[in-house]
Amino acid sequence: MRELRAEHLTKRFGKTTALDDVTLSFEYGKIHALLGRNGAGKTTLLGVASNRLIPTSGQALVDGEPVTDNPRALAKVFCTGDVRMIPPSMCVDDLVGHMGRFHEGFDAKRALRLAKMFELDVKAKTGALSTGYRSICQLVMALSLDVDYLLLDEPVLGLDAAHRDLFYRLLMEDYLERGRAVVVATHLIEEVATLVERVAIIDEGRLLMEASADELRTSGYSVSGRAEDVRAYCEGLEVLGIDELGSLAMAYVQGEPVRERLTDRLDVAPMSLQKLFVELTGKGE
Ligand SMILES: Nc1ncnc2c1ncn2[C@@H]1O[C@H](COP(=O)(O)OP(=O)(O)OP(=O)(O)O)[C@@H](O)[C@H]1O
Repeated sequence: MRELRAEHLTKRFGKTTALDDVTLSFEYGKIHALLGRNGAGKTTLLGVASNRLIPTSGQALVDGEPVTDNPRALAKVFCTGDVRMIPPSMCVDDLVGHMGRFHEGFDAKRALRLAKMFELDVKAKTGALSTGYRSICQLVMALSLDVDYLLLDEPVLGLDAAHRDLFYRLLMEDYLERGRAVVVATHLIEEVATLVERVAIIDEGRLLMEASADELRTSGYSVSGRAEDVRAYCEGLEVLGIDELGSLAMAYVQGEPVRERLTDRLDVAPMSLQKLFVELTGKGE
């Protein structure tokens, strides 16, 4: 199977274990979400997968080949963080030229077209861009590359609602036309929830779960109503968490709703990915 695979990856920075024996695959041809709270290890995982960081142990493989010091495997991968290494005095249009020289198959015309769509000033120095436009600059470059594995680290950091919308639309178009693997590392779960097919959640360097977005959504549900009714309903069930507000409560329960326990005083709804994530990682965003 074509995939970008992390195999027993561990990465330590001094006493900090950023990744702890993570085994995980990003299948070719799918959009993946890599979810995790601040400091969970997302950037580190993408860094090792793109050979920007050397793992303490384990390895990252692209279509079965290790990425470490392997130009052929690495040519198939691009991680947006790589653009951060560009000198700040370089203008956006020089960066377009630079990308063309260093990445085979880079589509400079597309990059300039995307820059225009995002209203990115191509004469601006990359170091002088605002946070949002810095993200846009990275996305413009990434979406103009002809790589099989595109790793987007917090792609919408600082983007306003209209630009986020444009990005998600372009990502979908790219996916439909190109069919590559895209990994979106983010905290904005609900925004990517409808786009992604697979979801991996990491917490404190460990893989908590990996499943299809549909599997995750149907792995639990919420039940709400008067607190005493909700508590009675939940007895003996696998409850991820309960939010109480005054006399009302909403519980997040794993598995299928128990029909016999449901009354017209209780409402059942599908679990949101955001809520599942918050309950699984134990602490709210
Ligand atoms: N170069 C480094 N030196 C020391 N510690 C580091 C380094 N890079 C990452 N870490 C630590 O490794 C852990 C994982 O960091 P990482 O940046 O991978 O998390 P993240 O999930 O991307 O977080 P965020 O969502 O906040 O960007 C954190 O505790 C971080 O402080």
